[in-house]
Amino acid sequence: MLRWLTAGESHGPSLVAILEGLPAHVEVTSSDIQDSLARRRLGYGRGARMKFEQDQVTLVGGVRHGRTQGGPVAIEVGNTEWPKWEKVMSADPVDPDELASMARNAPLTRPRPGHADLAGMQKYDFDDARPILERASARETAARVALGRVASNFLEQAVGARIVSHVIELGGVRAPDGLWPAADDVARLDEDPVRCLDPETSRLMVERIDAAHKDGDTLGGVVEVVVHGLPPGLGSHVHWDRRLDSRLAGALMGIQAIKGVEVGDGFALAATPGSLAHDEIVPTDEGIRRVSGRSGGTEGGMTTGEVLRVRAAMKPIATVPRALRTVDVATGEESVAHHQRSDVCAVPAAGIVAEAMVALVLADAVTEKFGGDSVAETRRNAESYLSALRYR
Ligand SMILES: Cc1cc2nc3c(=O)[nH]c(=O)nc-3n(C[C@H](O)[C@H](O)[C@H](O)COP(=O)(O)O)c2cc1C
Ligand SMILES: C=C(O[C@@H]1CC(C(=O)O)=C[C@@H](OP(=O)(O)O)[C@H]1O)C(=O)O
Repeated sequence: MLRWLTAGESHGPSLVAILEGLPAHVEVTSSDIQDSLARRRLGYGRGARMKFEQDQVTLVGGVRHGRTQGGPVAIEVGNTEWPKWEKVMSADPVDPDELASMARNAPLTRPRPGHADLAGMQKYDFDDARPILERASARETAARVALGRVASNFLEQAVGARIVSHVIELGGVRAPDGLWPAADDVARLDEDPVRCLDPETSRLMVERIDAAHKDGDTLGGVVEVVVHGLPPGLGSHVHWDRRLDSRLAGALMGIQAIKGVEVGDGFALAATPGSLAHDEIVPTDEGIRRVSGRSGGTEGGMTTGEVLRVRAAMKPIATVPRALRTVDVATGEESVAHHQRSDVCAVPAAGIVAEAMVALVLADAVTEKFGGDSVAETRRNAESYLSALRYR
């Protein structure tokens, strides 16, 4: 069983993340993790913060000479902007007069619709949104992406599975149906400003972001995560919380601003007759195969051995420059939501976060199915299972 946790605030000194339950000998380095974090910063439409702030990775525990040791992997993602926030975000008490003189520390009393601000202030009894937004911020996804890189190295090394994501819809502009990236398309997708496979759609998406930026507005969209090379039989039909679909959906819905998840063709299948909605099974020279991939590579809560495909829909960024109406909770009067700066659109980055969440869920499912205290043992167990499969 894999367990993972993250801690840290958006403007704190660092984020920390722990992953427990991976076997020994997963090859991973700080520069692998740094590369994944750099991918999360890509994407047209992100705000100024992505340019001036940097992630500083330190592998604090669980890895020696580029290999996991079997113990918990601990990662710190340092924030180069910390010196500016040292007082405002200090863990220890700070002289109240000094704090009062700092504009950066002024209480945020005009909660943003669509963000965690108001419900969080009510629930945790704060008269300032700062303590809520610091943890609600998607800055935390850097920690998840760091863990996801360790998980995806494990998946590739243990069972040969490879993960890629792409943007299929942004601000209402949709890529043509049926375009799925191959595992080797990662570099090409990372070079595209919105991580879209189709160049013409990408151009229209960029135009849409420019228009929203000009209008003081923000955008959402849909990302798809595609996994190649999974064995059949990860997850299980026997109980709701063992179904892989349920685990993937929970993990994806746990990303900030994700409001919907589809497995395979998802909602479109609801409008399709059964004769056209399922993936027929045929004998081929390469064994038993599906003729199509509508199910997204799961049936009965288990992988089928075909390409896995899951989608996540992201709502538009909540910090809308053309500020939305709210109440100033300090006065009870009508007001407009606070806004300093924000991303216009973070859908391409959400795709990288979604890859990480899918990697963590699949790494958990692989350790559950094949066990192993070393990667070699997991791999042997997986090969033995595959070679003994009753129907192939
Ligand atoms: C990669 C990423 C970047 C984000 N950037 C911003 C941002 O700049 N401004 C903002 O208000 N929300 C941003 N969000 C969304 C908020 O974190 C999210 O709207 C907030 O947590 C409330 O969403 P929820 O209702 O799903 O929790 C971002 C989300 C992600 C995944
Ligand atoms: C810092 C990151 O994303 C942040 C996520 C975020 C939010 O509200 O979720 C709001 C923005 O921060 P700020 O309000 O300070 O400008 C983003 O920049 C990051 O992804 O590393």
